[in-house]
Amino acid sequence: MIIAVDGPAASGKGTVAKALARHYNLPHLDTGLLYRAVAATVRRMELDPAEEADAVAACDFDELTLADPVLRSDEVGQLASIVSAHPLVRAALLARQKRFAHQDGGAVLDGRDIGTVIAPDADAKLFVKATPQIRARRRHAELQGHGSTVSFDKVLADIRARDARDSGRSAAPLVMAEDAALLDSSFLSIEASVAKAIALVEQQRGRTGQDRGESGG
Ligand SMILES: Nc1ncnc2c1ncn2[C@@H]1O[C@H](COP(=O)(O)OP(=O)(O)OP(=O)(O)O)[C@@H](O)[C@H]1O
Ligand SMILES: Nc1ccn([C@@H]2O[C@H](COP(=O)(O)O)[C@@H](O)[C@H]2O)c(=O)n1
Repeated sequence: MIIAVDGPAASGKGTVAKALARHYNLPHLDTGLLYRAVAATVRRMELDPAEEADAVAACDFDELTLADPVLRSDEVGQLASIVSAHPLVRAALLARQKRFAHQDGGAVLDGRDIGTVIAPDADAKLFVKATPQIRARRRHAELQGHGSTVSFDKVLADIRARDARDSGRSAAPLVMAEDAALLDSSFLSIEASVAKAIALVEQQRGRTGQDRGESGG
């Protein structure tokens, strides 16, 4: 079974995706980490994230980069949303994600374009959202927990900037797939969000291709 989980920054999609992977005993890929690895490599090599050729050169990143805690920083998240807008960067990371999604037994992937581009054929698709203020509150608490002194206002401004870039780009913009189920986590605890996600996956996995709007034949 392939489960696609999409949504904006700090909506809780990673939390939900990890819990679904545990529940269904499936491997999980946080696809944002790939774009963050490109961003961190651009920064380390002192390249220009706005230059497509520079960002493409950083797609050949060292696999060890994926485990670097610096990838989790807000600054790298912002840079990731700049490099991810380049069509050639997305193309360079495409096959790896498709392979992961379509491995034997299936997988859970979370990101921005899983249900629309990476696995349009997913058995279940969720779009996780929450208001910008609530997402900023959660992210701010998370960053404080890691010792950051960044202000709430800065976190909120960064989230809004990232939303605008991710939704406004022409290459694979952040958009809810037509056949995805919406999970608004704004007023749900983590436990309630996960329970709701499992219920939505159970509803969807029984659908036939025809129910999902696939033409068949
Ligand atoms: N329903 C919830 N209630 C309260 N806190 C939550 C909820 N869901 C997630 N969180 C917390 O919010 C923060 C962001 O969650 P998470 O990392 O899952 O978001 P994300 O959408 O994957 O973010 P990103 O796009 O930046 O990778 C984490 O600290 C997480 O523990
Ligand atoms: N499928 C994806 C996943 C991520 N991105 C871009 O990477 C940035 C960081 O992602 P996080 O999930 O770790 O926050 C994000 O803002 C997107 O620009 C993407 O384009 N497609």
